[in-house]
Amino acid sequence: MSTHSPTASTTRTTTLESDMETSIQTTPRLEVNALGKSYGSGPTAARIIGDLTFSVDAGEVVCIVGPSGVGKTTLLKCLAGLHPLSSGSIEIDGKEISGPPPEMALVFQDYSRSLMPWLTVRKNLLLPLRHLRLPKAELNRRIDEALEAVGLSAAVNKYPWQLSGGMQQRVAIARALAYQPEILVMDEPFASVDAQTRFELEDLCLKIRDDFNMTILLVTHDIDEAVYLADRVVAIGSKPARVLEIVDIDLPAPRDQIHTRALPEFAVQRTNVLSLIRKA
Ligand SMILES: Nc1ncnc2c1ncn2[C@@H]1O[C@H](COP(=O)(O)OP(=O)(O)OP(=O)(O)O)[C@@H](O)[C@H]1O
Repeated sequence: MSTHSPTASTTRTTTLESDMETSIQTTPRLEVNALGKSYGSGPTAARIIGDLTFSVDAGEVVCIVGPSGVGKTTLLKCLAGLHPLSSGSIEIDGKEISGPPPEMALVFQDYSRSLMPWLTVRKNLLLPLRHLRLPKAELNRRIDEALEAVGLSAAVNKYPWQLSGGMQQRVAIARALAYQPEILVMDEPFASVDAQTRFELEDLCLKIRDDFNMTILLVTHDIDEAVYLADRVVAIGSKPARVLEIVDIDLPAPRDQIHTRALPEFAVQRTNVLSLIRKA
């Protein structure tokens, strides 16, 4: 048995460490608390989201998976402050949001509708930055840096229609990055591109997380994509939407399209998430 009695200073250190651990554990970057959402009101109201509770820690990638029509896009619109909640709350760093959070940027699936075809890539990136009223040099620096991060510096003066689908989705991602968000929310961002481009964009997503310590919440239909990208997968069931299970994905980093997907643990996690969704 140890005869060591802790001194005041070691006790304080222990207390501080435990305070820090508690604070790390209790203050997620993004927190969804008992969120409920109905469309319409009165007897004809449709309850889409019943009760969703989950959180995303700083620098984490969390993927939301669930059957078609379960309410994933509705959830993201609530997160983006575009829809009022019917019940519950959304917090960023412990503070409840009441409108579009300035720390957040969104990337949607359909790049062809989100990019302006009559504007060059530079002007597409400039558009959402205008209201920030930054000096021109700072705007240009942000745009150049964002395009470099997605490997599209050479396309700065091209129009979206001169680029492939994958390149256009990179522009949409660069536009979000130029805004310098702390939280990136993506709604099936890679659903409209071919398989090879999809792998490249998935790896770009992980690179962005690592390079910018970004917190990422991503909705996908693709269970393999969710398991490949995520630190945690939130599986959602329907009518109304509820969390079925939050699955920790303990696959080794860095992830790699060939080796990670060949790991036996990958297959186990994939089967686990798939069976949750199939039962929903
Ligand atoms: N503005 C709206 N008014 C009324 N009902 C809506 C509205 N937006 C969505 N819905 C309904 O809410 C339900 C969930 O839609 P939502 O788009 O959120 O699902 P989803 O999980 O993103 O679907 P998918 O995976 O097919 O994209 C659907 O039944 C849809 O018809």
